[in-house]
Amino acid sequence: MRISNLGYPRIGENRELKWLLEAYWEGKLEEEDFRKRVFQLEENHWRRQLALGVEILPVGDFSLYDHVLDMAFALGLIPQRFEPLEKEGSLKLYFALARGAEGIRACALKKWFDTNYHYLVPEWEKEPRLASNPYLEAFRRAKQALGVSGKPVLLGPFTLMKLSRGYKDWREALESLLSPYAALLEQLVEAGAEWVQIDEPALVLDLERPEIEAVEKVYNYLVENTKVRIMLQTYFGSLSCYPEVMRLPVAGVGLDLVSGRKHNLANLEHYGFPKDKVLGAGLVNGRNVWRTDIKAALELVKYLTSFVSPDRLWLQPSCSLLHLPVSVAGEKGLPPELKNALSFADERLKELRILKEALTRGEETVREEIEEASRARQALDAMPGRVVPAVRRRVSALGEEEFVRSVPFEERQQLQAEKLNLSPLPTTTIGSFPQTPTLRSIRARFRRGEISKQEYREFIRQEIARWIRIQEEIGLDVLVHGEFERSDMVEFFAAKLSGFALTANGWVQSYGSRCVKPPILYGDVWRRESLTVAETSYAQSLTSKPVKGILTGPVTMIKWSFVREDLEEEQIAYQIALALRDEIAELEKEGIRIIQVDEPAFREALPLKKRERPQYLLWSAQAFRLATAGVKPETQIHTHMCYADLEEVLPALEGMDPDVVSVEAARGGAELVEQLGRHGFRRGIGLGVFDVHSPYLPQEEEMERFLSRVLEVFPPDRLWVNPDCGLKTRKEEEAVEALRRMVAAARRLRARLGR
Ligand SMILES: Nc1nc2c(c(=O)[nH]1)N[C@@H](CNc1ccc(C(=O)N[C@@H](CCC(=O)N[C@@H](CCC(=O)N[C@@H](CCC(=O)O)C(=O)O)C(=O)O)C(=O)O)cc1)CN2
Ligand code: MET
Ligand SMILES: [Zn+2]
Repeated sequence: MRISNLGYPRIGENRELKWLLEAYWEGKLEEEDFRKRVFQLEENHWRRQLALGVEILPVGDFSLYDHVLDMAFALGLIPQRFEPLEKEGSLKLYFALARGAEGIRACALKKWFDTNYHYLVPEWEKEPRLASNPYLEAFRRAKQALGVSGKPVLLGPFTLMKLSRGYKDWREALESLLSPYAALLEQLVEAGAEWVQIDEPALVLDLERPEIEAVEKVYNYLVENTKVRIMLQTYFGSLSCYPEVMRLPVAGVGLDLVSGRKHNLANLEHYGFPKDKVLGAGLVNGRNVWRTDIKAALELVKYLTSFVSPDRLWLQPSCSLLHLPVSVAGEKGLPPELKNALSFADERLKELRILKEALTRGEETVREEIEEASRARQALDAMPGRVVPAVRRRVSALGEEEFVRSVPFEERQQLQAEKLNLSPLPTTTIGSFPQTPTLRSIRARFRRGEISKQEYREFIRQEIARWIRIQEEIGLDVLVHGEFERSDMVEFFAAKLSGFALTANGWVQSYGSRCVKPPILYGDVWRRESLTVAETSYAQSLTSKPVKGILTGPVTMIKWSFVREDLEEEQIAYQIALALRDEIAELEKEGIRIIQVDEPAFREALPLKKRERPQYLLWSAQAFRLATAGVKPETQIHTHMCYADLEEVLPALEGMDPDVVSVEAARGGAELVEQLGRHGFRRGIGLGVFDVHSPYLPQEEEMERFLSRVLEVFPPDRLWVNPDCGLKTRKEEEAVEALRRMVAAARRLRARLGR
């Protein structure tokens, strides 16, 4: 029985990788120095894992930006438009794919399965070939620094193909990967790698017969043509082609026994487990933070040993630990019962060690640890705020009428048009404006108690006032207050709502150097004070243009937090929706005429398995309506979702019954426009005309061209003009200039339309 890890958080306990990346991008760190320091970080992570008892050490899971980009880059999948950068060295080229470069659009960012992590979408313009082997380099670094023979971790060909775009025929694409992958693996074997972990999370999706056959072909080929021992690793759900995968000649199969527990175990019982393979048993949760029920996990492992002999069993996390913060140890401000009930990456590895000790040396050797874990879980259940009877009563008393607006969309549209009197192609933004270093440092000083609440508030008010003037001067039609008071759109609301706790340092990588600090939703949620009224109505008092109120929706609050497991998500969503409903009523009373409820996580929260989707789509749309349906017909409800690939959720979007929807379109929106047209989407729509995640400015003409194409599908009175997403990560000059160009593009189009 051995302890194996699938991947470790790369960002660093104190976000060391973030600081190194940003220093390098700003030219404050030379390439050589940068490389030296990031490899030091990687080495620290290895040492930590070994110290925590990891016996099979992942190498090559560390990445300078993204692990999907790493594989695409290794295979030379570099789009033509980056050619001018090829002479600038591989590091510059690598980051250009991720972030764009002067006049060159970056690769698209997309959500990694159903997580809040973004990967870069590989674009197939060239034939894949083995261009470099970062896994080999990592293997050698680990060998040299620690004398350890690590287990290289790489993204599998099937998943890579599924996540890519730009090939004509998926079968041919997959086939073209065979020989470069074999070459890559062969180099690892030659260097002495005993095992290679090949990640194929796409094997938990619903697969078609030809896809399964293609997977069989791939692994038969790779095993026949290399001497490599493959741990075929799946996660994020149950394997959808269990018997076929078990027949593959790979040396091991890794199963997620947390999120895919029920079906994976049913398959195990039905088909058994092959005698010639190692079972990688994903026992501790890599996606959520609640301490493992060690007793239950022990029972599970004992049960597994009736299918697999203990020497063929690896104890593992359910997926890479990338999605967890590094350690609970540094958290000082949490209620003790809560802190004690948590387990981040390091604590997960400790849990695996306890399991192994109990199984190999007898439970008595770790009796105290096992009891401790049970007590902690019980204390959490007894925590104040875990169950709030008034909240439960309000949810169970809900009637149908609370879920429907008083007047249907077509009639509302008329009323709103009269009341708001906006020009065609109205211009607006998604909510946040740049969070300047000054703002961040003032917030940090406020948090440390160095400046008073009043001073902090005063600064926020000045920012709001300054940006109301900027927006008016630019000529935007619907203004926003700018969200300066929010460190993050989820964390901010979590801080004000009962039922959530915040960590001090629980950072998780979102993309590249950008991180989020997911709140912990441990109790019943309710609103004890207004959330956004002060800032929104202050902004409205400064202008005669409508100011749009901005809130975060129930699905997003849930998806971007670490959520309790003792209550159904549907119930949690209704609790949050009721809090928002009260807030929206108050905003309306204060004269706010447009309210946007952001649901950027709506698409990623869609279950990976089709059979689970209808139920999700039903309750999530219902929660949105519960939050928003109480308003007057003339109050306009917007929602925002910033990720393309919305086709699956388009019908549900109608079910949410919003008046206007804004969605991402800038990094590849043509398909979306076509889909929306095909579905006969009839609400107001704002298609993001520029990419807020790239540091490069779009041209006015480009935006205008894009909009004219959209106008072939949508009439001008339903089309809004806005960026892809919030502008908080941009520099102020960039944001202002981009918005000027956007407004100019809208005006030129209006002129062309004669309006
Ligand atoms: N939760 C969530 N998920 C999301 C998104 C989102 O907005 N929120 N958007 C998408 C992803 N996009 C993202 C866009 C930007 C950032 C982002 O900018 N993150 C910031 C952190 C934001 C934050 O909480 N900032 C804190 C400050 C945290 C901090 O580093 N403070 C310094 C001090 C700063 C100083 O003294 O100047 C420190 O403590 O050391 C604040 O504003 O208060 C970062 O990585 O840099 C993250 C995700 C999808 N998922
Ligand atoms: C990730 S969606 C962001 C929406 C939010 N209102 C903002 O503008 O930042
Ligand atoms: Zn967004």
